[in-house]
Amino acid sequence: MSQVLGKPQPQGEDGGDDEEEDELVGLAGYEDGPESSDAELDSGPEEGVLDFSDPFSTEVKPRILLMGLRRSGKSSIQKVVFHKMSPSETLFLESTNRICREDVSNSSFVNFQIWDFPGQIDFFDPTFDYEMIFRGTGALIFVIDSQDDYMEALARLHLTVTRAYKVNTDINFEVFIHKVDGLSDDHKIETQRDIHQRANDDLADAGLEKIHLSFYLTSIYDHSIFEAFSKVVQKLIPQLPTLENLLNIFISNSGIEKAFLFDVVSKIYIATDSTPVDMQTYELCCDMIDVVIDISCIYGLKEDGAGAPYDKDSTAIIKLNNTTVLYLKEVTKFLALVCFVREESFERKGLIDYNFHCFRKAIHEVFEVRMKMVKSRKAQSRLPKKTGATPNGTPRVLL
Ligand SMILES: Nc1nc2c(ncn2[C@@H]2O[C@H](COP(=O)(O)OP(=O)(O)OP(=O)(O)O)[C@@H](O)[C@H]2O)c(=O)[nH]1
Repeated sequence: MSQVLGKPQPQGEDGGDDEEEDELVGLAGYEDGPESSDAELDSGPEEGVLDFSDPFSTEVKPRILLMGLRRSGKSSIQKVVFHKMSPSETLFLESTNRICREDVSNSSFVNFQIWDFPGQIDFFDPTFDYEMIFRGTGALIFVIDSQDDYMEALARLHLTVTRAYKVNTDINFEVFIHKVDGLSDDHKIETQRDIHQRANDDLADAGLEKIHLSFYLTSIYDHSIFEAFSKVVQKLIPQLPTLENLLNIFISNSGIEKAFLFDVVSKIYIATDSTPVDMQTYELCCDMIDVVIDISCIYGLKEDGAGAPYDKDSTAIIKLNNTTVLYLKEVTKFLALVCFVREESFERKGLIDYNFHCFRKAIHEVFEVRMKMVKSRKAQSRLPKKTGATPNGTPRVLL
């Protein structure tokens, strides 16, 4: 195994993205969670800052809501996926008693908010403006504890989904059948079938069969939670077809078996080529990222601790004993490409590197287009509204 590790840039959980300071959402009456990265929720929209009433704000940062009954595992999911908390530490998590909002701005693509709702909150309380929340939501993740009696959770899911759909028909409804580590394989399938059937029957009875629910079997004790989150996030990335296309072109011209574009911090894969994803392959890629970052943190930083574990020189090659090579390369500040290559194809490393160079350039162009779009829309939203009279006194409606 050989590792060539790069130098680092400071990279907090919130990514420290430039865009970060421009994103702010106002929600009166609820406090930010302790780990939340930006301004107080109850501060109103500031000048030049995007807010709920700006339709573009959700495009810049699609909102993901994490909902479910008490103790279903919502906070644990958030901590494990975005804060590198080890699953066993979640046993000591205290119950959430207020809405925690977190901005995840690891990359320009994985750029969204997560709202963790305390289990006991009655969000249909008249003082709770759920319409405002659902209006700007991209995905609603409803977590069901599969080790518990799930009848109450199903009733709550139905209520939540129907209310949310009334406000916003574009929300993706994602159901995490969670804590499946405690179930046998047969029991897992049976539970999924039962929950799927009951949830869809409830919707059909209400005449809402057009609402689509996606189901995932998840656990924080394996990679299933990362895989499920990857799929949820991918649905919110408008550039996904472009990224997939670029990956397909890259692997077919380089003799690569499989390639993933990873968000390094969360280990969410934001795109992959069109060949099927095999869980073991995905797990190996996640492990490779951990190894690279951990070794780089231990041995790659300067003596005074300066630098960061991941930068433009970050690259790693791991040769497995089954004639497969894992190849990791930096694509952007926050994204890495991890490829599975056969040993014989890896002999043409020069070709792979050249194609990678072109691929990387294309990804940067995709970013640039997006950034330009974001900037010009922000600039437009800052222009004073053209109402009232023109300088010569003619009402604008007459022009
Ligand atoms: N076995 C198992 N336990 C889990 C899993 N995810 C979370 N838990 C446990 O479930 C318990 C509740 O987790 P929390 O994350 O606090 O649940 P919550 O939904 O945020 O709860 P509230 O804050 O009360 O709404 C903790 O003891 C976790 O360790 C999982 O995938 N498998």
